[in-house]
Amino acid sequence: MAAPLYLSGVKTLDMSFSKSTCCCQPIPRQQHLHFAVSLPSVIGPCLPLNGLSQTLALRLRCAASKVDVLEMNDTLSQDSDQSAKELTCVMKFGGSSVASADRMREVADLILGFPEERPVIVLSAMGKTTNKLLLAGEKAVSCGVSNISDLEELAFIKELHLRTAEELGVDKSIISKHLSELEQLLNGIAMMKEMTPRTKDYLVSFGECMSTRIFAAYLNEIGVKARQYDAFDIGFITTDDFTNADILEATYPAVAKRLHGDWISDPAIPIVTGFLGKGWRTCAVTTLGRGGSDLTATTIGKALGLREIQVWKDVDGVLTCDPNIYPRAAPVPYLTFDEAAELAYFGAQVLHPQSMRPAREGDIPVRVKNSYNPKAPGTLITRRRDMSEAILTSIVLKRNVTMLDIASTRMLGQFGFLAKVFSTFEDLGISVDVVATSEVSISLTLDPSKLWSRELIQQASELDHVVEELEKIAVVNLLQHRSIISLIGNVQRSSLILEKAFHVLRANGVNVQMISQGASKVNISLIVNDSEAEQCVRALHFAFFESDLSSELVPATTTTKYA
Ligand SMILES: Nc1ncnc2c1ncn2[C@@H]1O[C@H](COP(=O)(O)OP(=O)(O)O)[C@@H](O)[C@H]1O
Ligand SMILES: N[C@@H](CC(=O)OP(=O)(O)O)C(=O)O
Repeated sequence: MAAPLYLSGVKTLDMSFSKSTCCCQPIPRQQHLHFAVSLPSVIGPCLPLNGLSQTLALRLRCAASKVDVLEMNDTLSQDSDQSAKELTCVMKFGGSSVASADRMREVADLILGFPEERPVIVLSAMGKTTNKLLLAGEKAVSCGVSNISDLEELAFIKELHLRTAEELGVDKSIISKHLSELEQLLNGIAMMKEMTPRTKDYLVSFGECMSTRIFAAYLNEIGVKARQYDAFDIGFITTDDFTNADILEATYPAVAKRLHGDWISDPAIPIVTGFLGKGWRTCAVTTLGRGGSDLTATTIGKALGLREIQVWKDVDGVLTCDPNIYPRAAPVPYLTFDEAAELAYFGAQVLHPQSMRPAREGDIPVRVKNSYNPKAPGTLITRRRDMSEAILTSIVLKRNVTMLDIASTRMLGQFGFLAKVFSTFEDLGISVDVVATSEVSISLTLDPSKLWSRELIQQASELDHVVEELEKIAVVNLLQHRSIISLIGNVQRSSLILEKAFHVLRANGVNVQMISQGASKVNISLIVNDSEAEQCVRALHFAFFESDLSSELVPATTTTKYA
């Protein structure tokens, strides 16, 4: 019989069954869930209805379209067994948070400092391991097989992981297989003299595979039961776009089934590799783009319907601008999913560009916290927030952007010009970031992340090709080395924001080459030359966050970081 379910993620539900109505009703404490399921579909033919008392209590595990009976009693004891204690949140720790044995110890203490939580842990590779792996791969392409064992990056990675295991008192053998496979893979790259995007993803996966194994072993060593998972083995199913794969819908039920199933049958803190997936056609290891562990965390949050997603970094939350550009950047206490998504998409390294999507879909709050300073309140990202006082929230910079000015060669009043321009981009598979139009001309910027994922030579010929195609209908001016400055905030106050911004820019002698205020209502984008961009961000930050109204240039300064 059909069992209509209106659930996200996996839930354990207590239900009561009345024999007379033959219909399940949620027990009051679960009433917030809309749940309708016909009894026979739950308990199936295995249980004769006749033998039941008037009111039956069931503890059910409900995931996607599947319902299992976990416990069946006339009266269920509240929270009597471990299965009733759901996983509560996901905690993601980035590379800087788990860069050494000491850091891993601190992260373990931090997790254990929340005894009320039953978290899923997502880890990135230790410190700069991903960069080192990529560098080792690039060197392997040209250094020759006989020189692989001398690669300094390989030596560094081996030493870091073995030392960390030793310092934490865990058996080094948990990573020895990975270390020897890594060396074999580098030998293979040296032999082939090439590193394809597929090989690149397999290569970097060693980072997360090793950090999670060491950390899980350490937790077990100190008596905290933990279980390591490779994301590509537990249902993270992605497109086959190596180095920048997208997560497919099938991931949610698969991941929920595996993590929840294991938790119910044998509770142990899940320690999951961030950043990794499995291509649905190739079945090969894929990665979700740099910084992709944030997306792993929000995907797990949505899959399991968790209460909160925490991403632990080396800064006190999302800041008013990149602290590497301006060290006086301050934490932003509250953001909406829309603001955070826009901020991430337009270049704030602190969050992966796609990571807000699952959180928004599952309506699960995301908290950005500092593992070096856990007492700092961090940033809370939710669907809505009080915008009555909000003007500007954060300033984001995306560098090295390509801009195109395209003017139609036809007369005014010609229709179809914009359609032709955009169909050219569609045909070439290039996405556009920021657009401003008039009837006969259009200015736009190209999404650099899509171009960066291609080789440099390929990028150049692709740009030539774009220009060639567009020149069939327009006069085209290709402008490189531009930056997008995104003003994220309350666009209901756009006149105020623009007045202030242009006052500052004019005082700094900067000419804005394009401006766009999109439908998102949280972002105004300004295009300037790369060479002027950082100075603009500092001046804008000073004007919006540190003074009433100042157009003074602020001096360039260096960065203060916790790591
Ligand atoms: N607006 C911003 N707010 C906070 N951090 C930012 C911002 N823009 C850039 N960053 C940089 O992002 C870094 C944190 O992101 P990331 O390195 O990906 O963290 P992790 O590796 O811990 O997940 C910070 O150290 C900071 O230098
Ligand atoms: N290790 C990967 C994935 C990741 O998310 O890392 P981090 O959380 O340290 O940004 C990277 O460096 O891109």
